[in-house]
Amino acid sequence: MGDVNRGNQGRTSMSTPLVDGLTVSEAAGDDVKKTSRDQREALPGEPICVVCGRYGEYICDQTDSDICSLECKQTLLGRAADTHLPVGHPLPKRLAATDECFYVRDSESLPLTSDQTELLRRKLEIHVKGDSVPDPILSFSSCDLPEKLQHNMQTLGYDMPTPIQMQGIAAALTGKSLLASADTGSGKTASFLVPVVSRCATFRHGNLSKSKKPLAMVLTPTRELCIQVEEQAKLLGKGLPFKTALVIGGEAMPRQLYRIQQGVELIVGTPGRLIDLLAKHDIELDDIMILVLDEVDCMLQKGFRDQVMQIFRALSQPQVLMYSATMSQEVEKMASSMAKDLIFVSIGQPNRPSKAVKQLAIWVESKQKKQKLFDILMSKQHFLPPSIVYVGSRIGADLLSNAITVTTGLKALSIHGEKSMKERREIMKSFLVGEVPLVVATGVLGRGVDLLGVRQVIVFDMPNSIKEYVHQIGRASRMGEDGTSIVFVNEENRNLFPDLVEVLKSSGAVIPRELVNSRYVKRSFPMVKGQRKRKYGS
Ligand SMILES: Nc1ncnc2c1ncn2[C@@H]1O[C@H](COP(=O)(O)OP(=O)(O)OP(=O)(O)O)[C@@H](O)[C@H]1O
Repeated sequence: MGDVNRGNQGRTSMSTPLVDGLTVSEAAGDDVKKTSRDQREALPGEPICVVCGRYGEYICDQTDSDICSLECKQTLLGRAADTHLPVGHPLPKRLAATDECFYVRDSESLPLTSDQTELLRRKLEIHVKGDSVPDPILSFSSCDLPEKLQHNMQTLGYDMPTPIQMQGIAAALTGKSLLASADTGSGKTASFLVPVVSRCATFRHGNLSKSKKPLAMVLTPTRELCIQVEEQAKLLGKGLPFKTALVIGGEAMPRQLYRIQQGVELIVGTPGRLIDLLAKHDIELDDIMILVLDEVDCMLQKGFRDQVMQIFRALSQPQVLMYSATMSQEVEKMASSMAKDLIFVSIGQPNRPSKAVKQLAIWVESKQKKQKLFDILMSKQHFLPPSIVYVGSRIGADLLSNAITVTTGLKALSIHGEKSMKERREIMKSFLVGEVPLVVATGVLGRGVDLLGVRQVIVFDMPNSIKEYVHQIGRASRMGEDGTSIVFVNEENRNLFPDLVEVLKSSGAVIPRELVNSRYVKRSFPMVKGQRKRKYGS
């Protein structure tokens, strides 16, 4: 079955080599559950079979997933073979052809002259700051990555690096710390995971010590994002000495601890649960050489900052890789205090929404918002499923999803932090496989989550900051594919008017008349000759 069998009375490690794909104990029929029906239900806190949900007594060594029986292992491997990808993973995508002129295959690649580097950076809007910033890489094969990692990237359809990967991977592989910003959906995750997998696998290969203490840690603000990052890390690290542990709330801690104790290279987690785990159990972090803060502006904000700093202080001066689509001067300052000799990378203009998302802002009074939403959802022309509707509260998400189903007949589900992790996973699954065309979500799905296939975002309740808005509408486009967003605005959002107008203007979107005329928006329209200056606010 796999390397590890979890007996009822403690766990036994089975390191016996595989015989025709089965371990020796399996081949001997040694008590291994044959079908899902032979397996019992999982007790609270126990691992769950990824195929049928029963007790996940075994770990499948090919996919590193929990499974209950031989039958489910076959199902799991069958699914993976169909797509050459693990279950549930979306099919690989290719870069838009227009980007290709910037990339060269390895055989053609020669070191760039400084003029060429400058030209390339200018064309791709790669901005860098810092000492000895390396040149961007032009292909994944040019930077000495382990062969298996390169193969895994190819399987995922990563033929060529995106601009953030070109510069981010080159910088991270030098071992220096990095603060990087790039559009939503532009490949930031692989930009930090590729160096993480590469450095960890290389370290394990070259290090004969038996110690299997974690080598890298990725912190993100939400459970959904952690799940996704861990999944991607597994795909990139397949076949390499690279195991992962997911440390998030809402899932049993013993299982998370067990994985770490078995020996992992990477821990992916939310700060709260990680601190909880570290406080209760003796986990040695002295080998951690890379700390990643994904969505760094959120991670260094009040609320997360203290927890993140507590974890950071427990580590021994790791390389710190910090990424987000949005930045602020305060974040830059804090990041500089965490790491010496920091490299700054930004692609395009920071804090701007992805150009691939066509924005529409509609002025709607609060009382009319529901009706307006129903009108959109019932219009073939305007409703472009699968869609996400963002609201400001958990209760709002529940009420609105029910109201949508009752009024429009569309199947809509809500997703928010009060739902159990199991429910959240199931809802995400039915959304991603197309069973549910619409999800009403709070901020838990606002940042980082790669919702492939989603082409429409409706911001029903404007979030508290323009940055969150940029992240939310970013779910409508991945890797530059076209998407649309609709935002409802009214006087209640007046504190965001100036920023919203800026963002809409910079994207060439139409600004609603009410917003243009609002006294909360500073006018910067040129005065017509002879026109008297209006008093600001009148
Ligand atoms: N080089 C590449 N070639 C093709 N596809 C890629 C490449 N790099 C990443 N992708 C795919 O692009 C999609 C978006 O990437 P990712 O989720 O990393 O974006 P992001 O920049 O982190 O976005 P966000 O700011 O929303 O978190 C993913 O589906 C990912 O698998």
